[in-house]
Amino acid sequence: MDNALIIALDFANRKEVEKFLQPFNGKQLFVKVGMELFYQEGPEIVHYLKNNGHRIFLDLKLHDIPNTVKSAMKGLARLECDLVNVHAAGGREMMSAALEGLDEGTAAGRKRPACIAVTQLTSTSEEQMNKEQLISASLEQSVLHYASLAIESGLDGVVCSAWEASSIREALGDTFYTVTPGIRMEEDNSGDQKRIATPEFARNAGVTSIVVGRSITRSNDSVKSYEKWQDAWRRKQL
Ligand SMILES: O=C(O)c1cc(=O)[nH]c(=O)n1[C@@H]1O[C@H](COP(=O)(O)O)[C@@H](O)[C@H]1O
Repeated sequence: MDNALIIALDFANRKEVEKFLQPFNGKQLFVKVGMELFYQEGPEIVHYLKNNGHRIFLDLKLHDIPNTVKSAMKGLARLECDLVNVHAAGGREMMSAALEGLDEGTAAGRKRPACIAVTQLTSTSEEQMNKEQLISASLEQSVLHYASLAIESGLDGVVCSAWEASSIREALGDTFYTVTPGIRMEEDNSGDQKRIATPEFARNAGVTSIVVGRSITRSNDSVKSYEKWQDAWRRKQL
């Protein structure tokens, strides 16, 4: 988990995933399977990626009543992914229920997947949050509040932007994961992301892992691009 560069496999189907992975020649990666891919391919895509030795963040962002989330997590635990997530906005009871489900679904002798909570999406700006969610706190306060709820519920970490990661570490310690999407090189297009940061900024902020999607998956030479990103992210760890 620590210091991983997680590639977001935001593809429409398995064929596109295979095409993307083929030039990596069997290299073992940490990949993220999100809604787009999972809703088309289902659990089979997870089995396929696991059989090829990849570590998996199953990003389905569960957000429902506690009982439903618990039962869903019980089933997801059987897929034996490394990392899963929920929305912190679902509340403390829902987050605890998620963990109960994961514990129940994890086979004896196996480690349960780590579970993290999405705080404020990296596509949300403070202004949007104030106006649309009617949260009058600052964005950083809202993220910190959700992170505190997540740690109190027993979760392993949060999804946040790199901008909030150092305050979270300061308040909640360095063993609590901060997984940060919205990572871009200076020259990259921000697209729909609002709270973006460079890999260097993320590293200096003490982020646990970064999630990178389009900058790698949409590049003409994905392997070269992945290596460039690994260099930028890893160099900062020396
Ligand atoms: O949970 C996530 O992974 C997530 C949370 C968040 O706040 N923002 C966010 O962008 N993500 C995911 O991270 C990936 C970012 O992709 P790119 O913007 O293409 O690098 C996407 O797969 C998003 O679904």
